Amino acid sequence: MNDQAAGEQTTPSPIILETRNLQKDFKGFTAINNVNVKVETGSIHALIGPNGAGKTTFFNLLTQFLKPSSGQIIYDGQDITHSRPAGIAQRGMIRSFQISAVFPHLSARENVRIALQRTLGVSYQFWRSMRVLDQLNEEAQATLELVELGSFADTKAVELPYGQKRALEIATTIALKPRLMLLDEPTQGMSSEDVGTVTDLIRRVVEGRTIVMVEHNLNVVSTLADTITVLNRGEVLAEGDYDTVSTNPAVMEAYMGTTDAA
Ligand SMILES: Nc1ncnc2c1ncn2[C@@H]1O[C@H](COP(=O)(O)OP(=O)(O)OP(=O)(O)O)[C@@H](O)[C@H]1O
Repeated sequence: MNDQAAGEQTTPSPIILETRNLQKDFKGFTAINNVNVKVETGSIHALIGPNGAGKTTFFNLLTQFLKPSSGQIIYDGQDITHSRPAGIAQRGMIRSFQISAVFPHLSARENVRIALQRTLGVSYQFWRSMRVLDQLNEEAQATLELVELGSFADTKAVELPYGQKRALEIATTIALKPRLMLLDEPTQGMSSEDVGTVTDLIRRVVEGRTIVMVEHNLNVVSTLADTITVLNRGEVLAEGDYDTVSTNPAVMEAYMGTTDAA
């Protein structure tokens, strides 16, 4: 298959990411067992499951943080199982930064600008042109507005409230021009008000992108996800939209130890 750089495609494949018989063993313990998942282009696809189900392990396999014991990961029609993480990021598959990766003492605008610069990969000399810097500032401002941080552009990241730090994290991810965004528990540790804000902004930024997210909050999953894969003991227990999986007796059993309707 041809090497198609991000953005050069005219007809995107209906499946942007696929795992084939993916497996991860830790010293004889199988944390991910023969998992086959297909992520549709343009969808929000959530991974859920009870504690220890294998969500983090699966996510770390997708983002090349862990090497699979066997199986394949196909992104945009290409086998990326053994690709370098940097190469995959260049092709538009981007894991959201952890909060700690945002530069705390730089402003929201500067943080987004640094991410924008990374996608351009040109020399420092180039940045000394004021016109280019102005353009970057404009794009940084537009990105901040997309996540409702427009009025916080000059605020240092460290001074932003928790929910807005996560919004900044999403802004810096968007600045890297992802086709596929991987979000690891985007609402973790948030107040219910912040959960609502971040849920809204994820919905807003999905346009033109695909999102794969691990999320514990079932309310978030029910309002955002087009497709949900339920993992349990390293295997796919169920898959489908929220109504389908939430009424699946095996899912109820795994979550609540009961098959009574919730
Ligand atoms: N590095 C490792 N070495 C050995 N076992 C591991 C390792 N990482 C994960 N596991 C085991 O794999 C299983 C799946 O763990 P994982 O963290 O992926 O689950 P999870 O669904 O993300 O759980 P949680 O919701 O509690 O974060 C667990 O039984 C865990 O103990």
